[in-house]
Amino acid sequence: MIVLENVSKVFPAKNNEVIAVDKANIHVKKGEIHGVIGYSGAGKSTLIRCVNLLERPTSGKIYINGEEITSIPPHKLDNARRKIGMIFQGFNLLKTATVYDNIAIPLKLIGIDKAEVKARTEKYLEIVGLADKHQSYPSQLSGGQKQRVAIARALAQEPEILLSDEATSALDPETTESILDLLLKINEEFGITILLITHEMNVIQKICDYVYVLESGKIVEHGTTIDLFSNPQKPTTTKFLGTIAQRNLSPSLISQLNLTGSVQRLTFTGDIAGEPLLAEMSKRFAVVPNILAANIIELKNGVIGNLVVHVAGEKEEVENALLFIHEQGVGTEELEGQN
Ligand SMILES: Nc1ncnc2c1ncn2[C@@H]1O[C@H](COP(=O)(O)OP(=O)(O)OP(=O)(O)O)[C@@H](O)[C@H]1O
Repeated sequence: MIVLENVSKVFPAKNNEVIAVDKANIHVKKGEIHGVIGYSGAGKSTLIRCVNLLERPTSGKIYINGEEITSIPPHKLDNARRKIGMIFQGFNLLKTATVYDNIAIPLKLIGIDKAEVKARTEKYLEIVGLADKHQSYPSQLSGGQKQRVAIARALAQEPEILLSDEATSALDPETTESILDLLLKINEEFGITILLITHEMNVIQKICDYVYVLESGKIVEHGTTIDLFSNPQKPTTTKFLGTIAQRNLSPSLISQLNLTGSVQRLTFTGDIAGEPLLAEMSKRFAVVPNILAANIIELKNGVIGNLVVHVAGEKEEVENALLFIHEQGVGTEELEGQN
């Protein structure tokens, strides 16, 4: 549905060129929601702007519904672009136009007849919950309401794909939740495929099926949201995970505890329950597990439980106990203390 094949974008600069996106590969199936997460300057905006060719990639190919749009000449792009809606962090509304006109004007500009413009504008304002705001101006709306207008404007073009460029970054946590709920609703009701960029792990957690971690223009890790949350491979991913759940004990405490065993983060997915397994482990092996921290992370497609456990005992017993628990489908990760 959305396919990026080895997409790179290089900006010329005075001394050195800037490789903003470096051979990115992305594949979003119809109806899925994928998210790209990265720190400031990682290349997220450039990447998403490449998808609808607001930025022309320097190399690589982009396919939308099987059509390679990177080979379409600029003057013939309008049709392809109409399949792709976009929402932005700054909403990009016309300040001097009413809410109604913000949605109606772009429709008129692409030649949609008057009756259809009215029908669509009313329909999508209703869907985003702003049926009573037709005659308001953007300055009279809250940030969340402005983003709802922007979403209605994008939907009114009846796109198959929605691109979201940090759509919730300017919003408070509660409003963010409500906008994410709205994106989930339109994804489910209209089957719209969504690709979003964000620097907020809670956005990924709540609505994404699949996630890409972007660092210095490169996708350094990608996977289903459950896989990435339960078994992160790269330090950047772990750091982002740290923003939603307290994952870190102090290195000095870990070093101290490691003298008498091992400090482990155990990750439980699906139906595996923590405590009975720990009890079983201590029955089978000469170890004493002690829970230091615990949390539950709810994802769009499942729940993950994390336990930070000190497994006290002789080295060999601890190793066998961890092997046993790993064989039961529990993720194990040794926490590092001070060197
Ligand atoms: N038009 C441009 N000309 C030159 N360099 C650019 C241009 N646009 C972006 N860059 C550079 O490309 C790199 C990636 O920028 P980009 O804005 O895509 O990152 P980002 O992850 O979206 O960051 P932020 O979250 O801060 O917006 C940065 O080094 C930036 O300076």
